[in-house]
Amino acid sequence: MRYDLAVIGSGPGGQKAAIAAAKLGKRVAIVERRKELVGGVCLHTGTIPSKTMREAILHLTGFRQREVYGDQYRHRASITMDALRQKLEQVSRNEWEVIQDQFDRNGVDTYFGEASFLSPNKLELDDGEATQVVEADHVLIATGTRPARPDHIPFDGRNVFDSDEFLDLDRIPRSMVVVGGGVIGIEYGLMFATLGVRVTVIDGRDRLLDFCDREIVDSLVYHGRSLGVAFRLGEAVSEVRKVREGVVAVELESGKRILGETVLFSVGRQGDSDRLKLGAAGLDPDNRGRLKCSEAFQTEVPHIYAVGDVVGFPALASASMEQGRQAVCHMFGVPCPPSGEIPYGLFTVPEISLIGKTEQQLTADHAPYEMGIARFSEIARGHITGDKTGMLKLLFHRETLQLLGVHAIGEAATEIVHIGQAVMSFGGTIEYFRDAVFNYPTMAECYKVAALDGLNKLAAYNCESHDESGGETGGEQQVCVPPELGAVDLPTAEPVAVG
Ligand SMILES: Cc1cc2nc3c(=O)[nH]c(=O)nc-3n(C[C@H](O)[C@H](O)[C@H](O)COP(=O)(O)OP(=O)(O)OC[C@H]3O[C@@H](n4cnc5c(N)ncnc54)[C@H](O)[C@@H]3O)c2cc1C
Ligand SMILES: NC(=O)c1ccc[n+]([C@@H]2O[C@H](COP(=O)([O-])OP(=O)(O)OC[C@H]3O[C@@H](n4cnc5c(N)ncnc54)[C@H](O)[C@@H]3O)[C@@H](O)[C@H]2O)c1
Repeated sequence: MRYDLAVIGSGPGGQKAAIAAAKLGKRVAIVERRKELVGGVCLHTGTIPSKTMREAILHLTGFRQREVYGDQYRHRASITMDALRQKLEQVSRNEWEVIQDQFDRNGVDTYFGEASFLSPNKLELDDGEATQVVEADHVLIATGTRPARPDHIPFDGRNVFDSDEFLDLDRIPRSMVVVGGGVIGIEYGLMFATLGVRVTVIDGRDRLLDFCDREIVDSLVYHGRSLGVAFRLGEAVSEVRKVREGVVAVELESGKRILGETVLFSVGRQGDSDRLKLGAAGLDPDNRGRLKCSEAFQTEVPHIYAVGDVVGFPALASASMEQGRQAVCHMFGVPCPPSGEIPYGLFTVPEISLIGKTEQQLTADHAPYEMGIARFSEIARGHITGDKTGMLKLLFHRETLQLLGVHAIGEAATEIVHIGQAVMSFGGTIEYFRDAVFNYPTMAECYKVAALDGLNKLAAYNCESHDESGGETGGEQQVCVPPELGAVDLPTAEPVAVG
């Protein structure tokens, strides 16, 4: 029962940490509350079920091909929660088996029970019937979060739900009020609007998703409205109460009352750390249950590390996995370079994704930037997949042409962002996209179209600047080329392609 590393929590952060340590030849134990919870919030109530449900909704409603095939898809009224959950159970079961198998193959010992600290190196595991003690030289806390549930909200799992309970809805409601327009609220709100549910989103802030590019969020809100979603922003909720069976009233401080059959209350999450008896380990979480740690995920107690949602931002499954691996490298003295910029993928309808700077940030920094845009309406693959409204926007430095930000909305946005991520992480410029040949017809073509658009804007800008500074240009056929691009033959027809 003595290990090199004991991991608490089997979500993405804990899993990857345990496997990484086992690969280094360490003796590793991982603790989860109950066997069926292996995989964590990510597998049972968070990422995987919500994304599987989204896929089921898009498939059953024919959302992607709605303009081409119209009513050939199932009428929305005939779709049931059971139909949506069918795939979810298959996917969860499969993932659960894969994780279990990985632990077994790598010799990671799994324990079940509630873990708490007896001392900085000693954990007590309580499965409700018996307790046992595990000792370890290093401990990694990856206990994640649970939904914030204010006392005055009458959660009942029938009409008023937190985001963990929401998947257990017994039927698709006719109307739904989402309190909290963060990532969870917007993802579920738009999913259910796609099913024809009348959705109202309430948020205390004036703008939604303020870490995203404003133009992309505006476009998302436009899509939401076209699905019938009402947005009530800058509104504080004073009370949520059941009027009668199947009708809930959300009272706003402004005096408005919004009625719905179902309320999803998703105003953030708090660290799942209160049962760990952290005091016995010499640790003290903040008032939202989160642990402070260094860039290497080391807490104030050097042999105890913390990763994943319990350390707060960015609270993503993707980042949690990498944090787990990085923590283990640091713990056992293995060099590990930092992972660089993190992409965000929001599985809204339509999906959005981003990496790097937004226009707002670049403007605040007074950075000289230009943008190039590709609209899916001009991309063959967009028409084939049925998305003519999405777009990809590239932000780049005016002088160095270095790629600074990638923002996408629409089909495959969460996939294509990684092309930009690779170029950005190698310090590349948008000339790469101008010169590269991509498979055709694919969404990757957006990069080339956006890069050419951006470079053309730059050429036009430089032209006008030359004009202002003494009329160096002027003939009808004259085309300005930024010096970085060198001399190239340009077609005279629009759009002007550079290179
Ligand atoms: C609805 C929803 C959708 C999401 N969608 C996405 C997405 O699309 N993409 C994305 O990247 N992220 C998404 N996330 C976030 C993602 O799920 C989390 O970032 C991720 O699960 C965090 O992983 P973790 O390692 O911190 O552990 P978690 O997945 O939070 O798991 C922690 C585990 O620790 C266990 N545990 C806690 N305390 C103890 C204890 N004392 N003893 C034993 N075990 C304990 C818990 O039972 C749990 O199983 C979503 C989250 C939610 C809620
Ligand atoms: N695709 C993804 O990557 C994905 C998907 C879902 C969740 N997640 C993760 O889960 C985390 C939690 O998501 P979340 O949506 O619960 O939290 P959040 O912190 O992202 O959003 C909470 C929202 O609720 C609003 N709010 C807070 N109190 C309010 C009140 N009383 N009335 C009205 N509005 C109020 C806030 O202004 C905020 O917009 C996210 O930070 C994210 O990292 C990621």
